[in-house]
Amino acid sequence: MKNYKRADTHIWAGRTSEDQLYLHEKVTFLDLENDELIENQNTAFAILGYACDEGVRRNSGRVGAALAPDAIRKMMASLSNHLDKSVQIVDIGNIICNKNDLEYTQSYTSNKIAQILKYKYFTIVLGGGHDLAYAHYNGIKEYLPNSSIGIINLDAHFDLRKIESNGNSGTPFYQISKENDRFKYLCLGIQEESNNQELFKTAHQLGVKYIKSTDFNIQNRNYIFTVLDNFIDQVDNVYLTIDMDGFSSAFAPGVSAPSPFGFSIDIALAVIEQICKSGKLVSSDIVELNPEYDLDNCTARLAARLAYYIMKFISSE
Ligand SMILES: N=CN[C@@H](CCC(=O)O)C(=O)O
Ligand SMILES: [Mn+2]
Ligand SMILES: [Mn+2]
Repeated sequence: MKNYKRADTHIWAGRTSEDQLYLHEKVTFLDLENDELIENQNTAFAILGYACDEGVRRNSGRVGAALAPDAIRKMMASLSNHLDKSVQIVDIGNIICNKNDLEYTQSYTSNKIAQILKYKYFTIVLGGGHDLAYAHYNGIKEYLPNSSIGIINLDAHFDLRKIESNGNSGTPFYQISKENDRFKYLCLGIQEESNNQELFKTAHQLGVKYIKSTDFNIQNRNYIFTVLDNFIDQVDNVYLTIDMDGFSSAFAPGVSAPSPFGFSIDIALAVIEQICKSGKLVSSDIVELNPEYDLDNCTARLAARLAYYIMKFISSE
């Protein structure tokens, strides 16, 4: 069975216009296994789905995140398009996890991400569980073997659980730390009550920088930007990963582990803009949306808008 499914063009539907007024009218399609990728001259975004919740299942979470990539695309389709005419958006389809083989799915994902980055696309990967981060980081590393890659994670959780027999959605950054001498990790929105004392100890031992959700708000903008800018200054490139469960469950109920005390959209968007405008961001993802628990698609709508604003901020950098 294949690990790849080309994009479903019918998902990208909505009002039509003569002048690409809506995002779905701007999207083109590429089959990662049959079509040739062409190196881009202008800004181009590749949308890749990671339709996998095996890591969530292994981490005793509520499965359903495998349905998220298409749920996010559906909500992106009807958004108004204010991107420059020269900007391209290519939907590259979904990666699928067969027979619970998370390890193979992750290595396949890393290869595909490296391939996409080599053709100068800015990749936005739609998860899937946060086990995507292990694959995504390795894909960036394959593309940029000699660069120091800083990871910025907007999340309620460190995801630094120690790996026992195999990885899951709670272990990706621990796995990365074990396999890389230079581990640079900034975690924004950490919730004390959702990370046990051992996880805080691991974070300290690994030199992880973090801001707790109680401090991650717009009133603290100056402090947050100082931490963020210092972190970005110390690395060559940035990988941004956004876990939807970091948002307050008032904004993002559709996740495996909801966060009543999560952060708000205003600070998340301000931080995302700052990261995009740093000129160091190479690739990004949005993970852990679970459409099974969503309410009127509000978490999917939020994820879709985050993807839109990443494209907007990067292309107007
Ligand atoms: N992806 C990470 N997940 C969290 C799950 C927390 C929970 O289920 O309450 C973690 O492992 O810490
Ligand atoms: Mn996470
Ligand atoms: Mn999380």
